Amino acid sequence: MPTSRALPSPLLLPALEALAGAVLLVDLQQRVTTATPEAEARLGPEAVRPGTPLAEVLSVSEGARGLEALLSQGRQVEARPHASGPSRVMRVRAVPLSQGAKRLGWAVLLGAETEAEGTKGDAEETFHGMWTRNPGMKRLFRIVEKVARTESSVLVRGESGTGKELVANALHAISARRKGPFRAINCAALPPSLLESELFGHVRGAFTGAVRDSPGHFRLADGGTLFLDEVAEIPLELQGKLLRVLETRSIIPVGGRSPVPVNVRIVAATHRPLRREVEAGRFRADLMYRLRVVPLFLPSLRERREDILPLARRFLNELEQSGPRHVERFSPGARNLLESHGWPGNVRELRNVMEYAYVIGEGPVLHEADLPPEFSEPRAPPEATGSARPLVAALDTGGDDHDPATLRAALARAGGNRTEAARLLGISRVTLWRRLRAAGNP
Ligand SMILES: Nc1ncnc2c1ncn2[C@@H]1O[C@H](COP(=O)(O)OP(=O)(O)OP(=O)(O)O)[C@@H](O)[C@H]1O
Repeated sequence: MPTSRALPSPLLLPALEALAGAVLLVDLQQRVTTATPEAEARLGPEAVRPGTPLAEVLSVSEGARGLEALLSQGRQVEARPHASGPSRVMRVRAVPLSQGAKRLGWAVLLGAETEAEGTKGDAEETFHGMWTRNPGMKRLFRIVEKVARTESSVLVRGESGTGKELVANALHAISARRKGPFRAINCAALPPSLLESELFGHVRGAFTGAVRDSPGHFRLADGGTLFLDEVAEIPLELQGKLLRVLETRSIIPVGGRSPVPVNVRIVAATHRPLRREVEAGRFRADLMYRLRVVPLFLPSLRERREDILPLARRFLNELEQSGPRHVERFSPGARNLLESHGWPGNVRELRNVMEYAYVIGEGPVLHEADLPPEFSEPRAPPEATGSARPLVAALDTGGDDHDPATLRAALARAGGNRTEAARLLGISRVTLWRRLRAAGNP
């Protein structure tokens, strides 16, 4: 005799799908218990595994209040599936499920996905190793393409870690000089006495330790491109020599007498506004005009927040190539922290943070607890100033911050290890060195 307590029929899920499409069944703890095949296909099998909190599957606008509106008030809300990134959005509504008077949970019905407002047309683009969705960055790529075909000198301005060296590389790779050498020198990383011979070379016996001739970067870059990073840090005296080299297209090695012709295209970069350096008497105006025929400005990561999560995902993908862990998605808390962070070290900092989180965390979800300690530190109130501000917040104002207390705090926390201090601050070792020097600690 047939019984009303028959085992669940294998037809139930297909029937649910036929009637309502993509559906998640959610229990009273707001955790997924079942998903129709269409919901699974759209959200990913990992995302709809039984027991996963609904808040980790869908990012509902207004967070907890949005979930409350969806489940308790029965309102239709807008949600972004974590699996498909922030650019997709869908209308979602929930039907309460009860047996008699007893509430069992909800059927969450997923509407069709559309492009989220503000992302239309913001297609992603990869340009010589630089990934972006930001319209300003894409405009910059188009300018780079045009300028690369000329011999004009280019000055790239941007905070540490925004990709200035990648831009210089792209300029070289597209230019007619691409078969020639590309050389990069960081003018902030060398003491002035060494910088001159690194740039222009020296002859044997020019100074103690000059046991043989050295060609210098200009000659090594002959026929190609020379990237002068942190050009604002070149001492005034050397600026005059550099200007002469650019004007005469020849160098005189340290200790040498006769000029040596060189054919080099210069791409310079700085994190400082050069004009301000000129006004302060620290940089020669004539050299600025010579270097800055085409100025390019790279926006900081916090000025292109739409790039944060996709770039983070890309860095995770790279780590997964050689690592044991597969990260399916970010928890809502981790997403919020990443999106609202100030990123003083820009894309380099993001790459380092992802590596840290990948190594520290476990399992398919990247949680907020996996992020480095500075992410769990309290944020400074807006009126806080000086040494009272926490490490990262103190640097959120941008690349020109030389607050010595912040630098000392980072060094103290890192036990004097400069590499670790730079990581804490989200800047490169060279940038830390430069800031320490500017703060009077060589
Ligand atoms: N748009 C981007 N897409 C992917 N990776 C990027 C992007 N921008 C920067 N990076 C990565 O970030 C790191 C820093 O880039 P890069 O060295 O070009 O920055 P920078 O501005 O020259 O830094 P610094 O001034 O400190 O020398 C590199 O690992 C680079 O590959």
